[in-house]
Amino acid sequence: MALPVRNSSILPAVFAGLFALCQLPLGLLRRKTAFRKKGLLKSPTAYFGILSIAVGGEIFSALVSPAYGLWGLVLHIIGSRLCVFGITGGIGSGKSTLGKFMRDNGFIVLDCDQISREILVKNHPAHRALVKAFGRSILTESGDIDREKMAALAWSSDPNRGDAVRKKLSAITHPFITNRLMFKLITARLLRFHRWVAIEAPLLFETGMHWLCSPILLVDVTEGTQARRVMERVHTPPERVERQIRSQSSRDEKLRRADVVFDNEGAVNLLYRQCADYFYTEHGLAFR
Ligand SMILES: CC(C)(COP(=O)(O)OP(=O)(O)OC[C@H]1O[C@@H](n2cnc3c(N)ncnc32)[C@H](O)[C@@H]1O)[C@@H](O)C(=O)NCCC(=O)NCCS
Ligand SMILES: Nc1ncnc2c1ncn2[C@@H]1O[C@H](COP(=O)(O)OP(=O)(O)OP(=O)(O)O)[C@@H](O)[C@H]1O
Repeated sequence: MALPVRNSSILPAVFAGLFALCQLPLGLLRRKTAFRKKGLLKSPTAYFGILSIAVGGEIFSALVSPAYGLWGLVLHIIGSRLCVFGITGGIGSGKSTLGKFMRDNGFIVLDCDQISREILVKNHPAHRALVKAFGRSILTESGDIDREKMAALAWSSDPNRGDAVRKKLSAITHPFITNRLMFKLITARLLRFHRWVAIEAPLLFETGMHWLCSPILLVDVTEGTQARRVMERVHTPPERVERQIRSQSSRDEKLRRADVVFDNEGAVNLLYRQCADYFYTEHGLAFR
């Protein structure tokens, strides 16, 4: 009886295909290492390590088949273009204020809070999923999500209940937010070829969106300032603001993970100045 013979010529083609596919995350990582100021990915060793793997893989793929080589190159460029600036900070820290300033200076800023509003419109699958999970009592008379009611549930005075609601809320909304964000990111970076694009997200680290961002800009204020500005903006009970702050990653953790920190304890103009100085010195971009 003849034994099955392994077709050895298929193996290089399989590896070349896999290397070509790996060029997408490698492109993203290479760009991340170029701007990181902190963490494992910040060192020149990391940059040249990733570059060597990418170039080695690319040469191998191209030698096996020029089509794989070309495909790998295209995926590498796509991956590197998906890496953009990240803006984060706790609730009320001043992200939207910074985002608006950057927008006024030519940036496309993809605001995750705004996206979270877009996916909760009537008849959107996220709207239907929330009604299924929490019942019709979270709706206004016209059938829209009552954001105030939803916020009261998510930051309820019973901490266990609040945690459970936020967990469910995040599990439902975050996949829709990520999909819509990716659509907008692809449009901005791959179809419109816009150079200056940023993702603005309060939960950048919690949702894993930080993988798409480099450098990560943190708008930093003390918890006291956060609470005061949120209460000044909309009338919110202090205990709820306190719970909202606690439900997000801590200030220390954000400071540890961000690449660039803008202190927003002072006047808005000082925040703008730090931002303009940073972009001028690090990226040669002059703000108005
Ligand atoms: C609970 C909702 C309906 C309250 O709406 P509301 O208009 O009152 O607040 P808004 O959406 O403007 O959010 C205000 C701030 O609350 C904080 N926040 C929002 N959702 C969360 C959450 N799941 N966990 C912790 N903080 C949150 C953020 O700092 C945000 O900037 C709304 O926040 C929501 O749908 N949240 C779930 C989606 C989400 O996680 N959004 C964050 C995008 S990454
Ligand atoms: N430097 C500052 N001085 C005084 N007020 C400020 C300053 N920066 C922002 N604010 C005010 O603080 C409030 C919160 O700012 P902003 O909406 O930009 O924060 P945010 O991080 O986007 O908040 P959220 O997470 O809730 O969306 C707003 O009313 C804003 O006008």
